[in-house]
Formats: sequence, structure tokens, C-alpha cells
Amino acid sequence: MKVKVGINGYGTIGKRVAYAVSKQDDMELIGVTKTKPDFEAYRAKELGIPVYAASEDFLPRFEKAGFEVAGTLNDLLEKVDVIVDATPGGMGAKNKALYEKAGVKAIFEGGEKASTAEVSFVAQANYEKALGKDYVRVVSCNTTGLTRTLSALQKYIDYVYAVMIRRAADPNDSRRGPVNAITPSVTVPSHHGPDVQTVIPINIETSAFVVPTTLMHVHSVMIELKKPITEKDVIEVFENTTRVLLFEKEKGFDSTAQLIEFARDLHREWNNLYEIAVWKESISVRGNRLFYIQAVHQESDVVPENVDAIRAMFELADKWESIKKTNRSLGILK
Ligand SMILES: NC(=O)C1=CN([C@@H]2O[C@H](COP(=O)(O)OP(=O)(O)OC[C@H]3O[C@@H](n4cnc5c(N)ncnc54)[C@H](O)[C@@H]3O)[C@@H](O)[C@H]2O)C=CC1
Ligand SMILES: O=C(OP(=O)(O)O)[C@H](O)COP(=O)(O)O
Repeated sequence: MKVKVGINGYGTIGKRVAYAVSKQDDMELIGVTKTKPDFEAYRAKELGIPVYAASEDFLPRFEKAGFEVAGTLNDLLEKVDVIVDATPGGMGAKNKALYEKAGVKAIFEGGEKASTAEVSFVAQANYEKALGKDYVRVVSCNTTGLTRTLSALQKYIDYVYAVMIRRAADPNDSRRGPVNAITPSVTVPSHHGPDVQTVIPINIETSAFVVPTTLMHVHSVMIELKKPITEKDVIEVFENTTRVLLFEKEKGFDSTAQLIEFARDLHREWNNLYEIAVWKESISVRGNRLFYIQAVHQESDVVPENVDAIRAMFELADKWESIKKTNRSLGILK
């Protein structure tokens, strides 16, 4: 059986999840919704993806442009087993009633509150919790990044403090720019720590800043250790952690710019870097404190999580079978 998947909200995350779903042999991409017939809608059509109007209200825009849609969101919901809601943050909670009415399972993204879904999800940390569930939230890019590395170190953690240096906008988002400022989240701790706690039970606080860059987020992580671990051990843990890669400044990875260039050199679609990038030299143990610095490609790290969430919701595979299958299909290095 192939799970029939629809995508509501074909933006930064939605189009990448659509691509990833189309790469799975146990899933079928049935269609995507658009609010307007822009270049992304035309490109989807060229790729053979059925395009639906996000609601009846948007139909006149498509009619005016002579863009033939396959129907509206309600028509799409009749054809799918699961809908991935990748609409702007907060909209998913409002859409949930439509999904419930249609009897369709739904995945929500990190812009939604944890209470929107039955479980907040990062595959390698809590895949089993999503088995058979109807509503799953794939947590935000930052929460996914923190959870990937912290879950690998969980047994050593007494307390975590992390500083989140967040990109101001995605590369295609000219509405939020130009920017020339650093914006602190003045509510300390920022929402990221509590959000990690929706996935793994650790003691964590975060503070956050938005800076004028579009490429990636960077996290400076400090862990107070419950039991000793050496730098060599931490390197070994990360070497053996899926969807986490070590990068060396020594080899020219000075900044997020070279990490993105690396993804380009791999000929990754949209220069996606699905893996969390940890700077190897930044891993430092001083007394009972462990420090490291990592970067998160906000546009893509949650994409494999959406695929695994679908598998868990339909109980198509166990955790490692799903993670390995997703990794292979997207060229994730380990
Ligand atoms: N961009 C990022 O860095 C990340 C975003 N997320 C989360 O993913 C979700 C989607 O974010 P993005 O893809 O960045 O947003 P986006 O703005 O790039 O895409 C949202 C898409 O939804 C469309 N849309 C607007 N109103 C709609 C409606 N009523 N019905 C259907 N579609 C509608 C927009 O036209 C756009 O194509 C949010 O919850 C966000 O917090 C999660 C991880 C990273
Ligand atoms: O949705 C996101 O960014 P955005 O709300 O700035 O577009 C990213 O997932 C980052 O979100 P977070 O900083 O709340 O983890």
C-alpha cells in the first residue's frame, strides 16, 4: 500500500516535503495547494504535480490567470490519507477542523503550538510515540537541530543552556529584508528550550537572537554534565548519530557560507543540508561542562522528519527502517 499524501501550503517547507515524498516508494504525492498562480504553481504543474486552490476563495485568482486547478483543498482532502500542513505558522491549528471533518490524518510544522497535535516529533528521538497517531507536529528547524544532538548525549546531560543565533529570513523572502540589526528575544528563556522538552525530557534553557543572514541558524550549546565524557567520546557519539555531521574549520568550513557551498557541491536539491552541522573543533570539555557549536539549515532539516512522521503514523516501518530508507532516498550522508 502506498500512502496518499497531500501538501497544504507549498512554500519553503511544503515544496521540499513534496519533493521528498515523491522520492519514497511507499508514498504517493497526490497534490499540493496554492493560494495564487505564481511561478511556484506553474513549476509544480510542469513537474506533473496536481495543483489545488487552497480554498474556494482563491479560485478567482486562478481563473483570471487561466490556470486550471485540479480542485480545491476539500477535493484534495477527499483523495489523500494524510495532509502535510506547511502553511504559515498558526494557520495549521485553524485548518485542523477541516482535516478532522475529512477524516484525514495531518502533520503540522514547528510554527504550530505543541497542543495542535498528539505528539511533537523528531524521528531519532521519539519515532515510536508517533506510531498510529492521527496528528503529529514536526518541531521547528531549531528544535529539531537541538534535539538531534542533545538526544544523542541525553544520558550525560544534567542541564543545557543554548544561545540560538537565528537567520532573519529565508533566502527567497524579500519581504522581511533588507535588515541591519540584531533582534534579541527579550523573553528569556526563549521558546526553544521548552519546545525541546516537548520531545525529550531534559533540563534546558535557551536565549535567542535574530541576525541579518539568510543561510542558516547557529547554536552555541553549553551542557552541564551529569557524568564525565571526553571530547573524543563526544566526537564518537556524533560520528555515530544519524543526521548529524562533523565539519572542520581546519578544512575550510569557516562559516555557514562554506556549509551551504558543501551542500551545493553535493548537488543537493535547493542546496539542502538535511544534516545538523557540528564544528568539530568547537567540541570542548572544561571540568563538568561540554561546549559545542552547530549550524542548522532551516529550510531543510525538518524535511526527512516529515517523511518519517508519515511512516510512523501509518506504521509502515519501524524507527531505523524508516530513518535509513528516508536517508537513502534523499542522499543523507549518514
Ligand atoms: N522556513 C523555515 O525556516 C521553517 C519553517 N518551519 C515551519 O513550517 C511552516 C511553514 O513555513 P514556511 O514553509 O517557511 O512558510 P512559507 O511562507 O515559505 O510557506 C507557506 C506557504 O503557505 C501558503 N499559504 C498562505 N496561506 C495559505 C492558506 N490559507 N492555505 C494554504 N496555503 C497558504 C503561502 O503562500 C506559502 O506558499 C511554519 O509552521 C513554519 O514555522 C519549520 C522549519 C523551518
Ligand atoms: O519557522 C521558522 O522560522 P520563522 O518563524 O522565522 O520563519 C524556523 O523553524 C525557526 O523557528 P524557531 O526559531 O521558532 O525554532
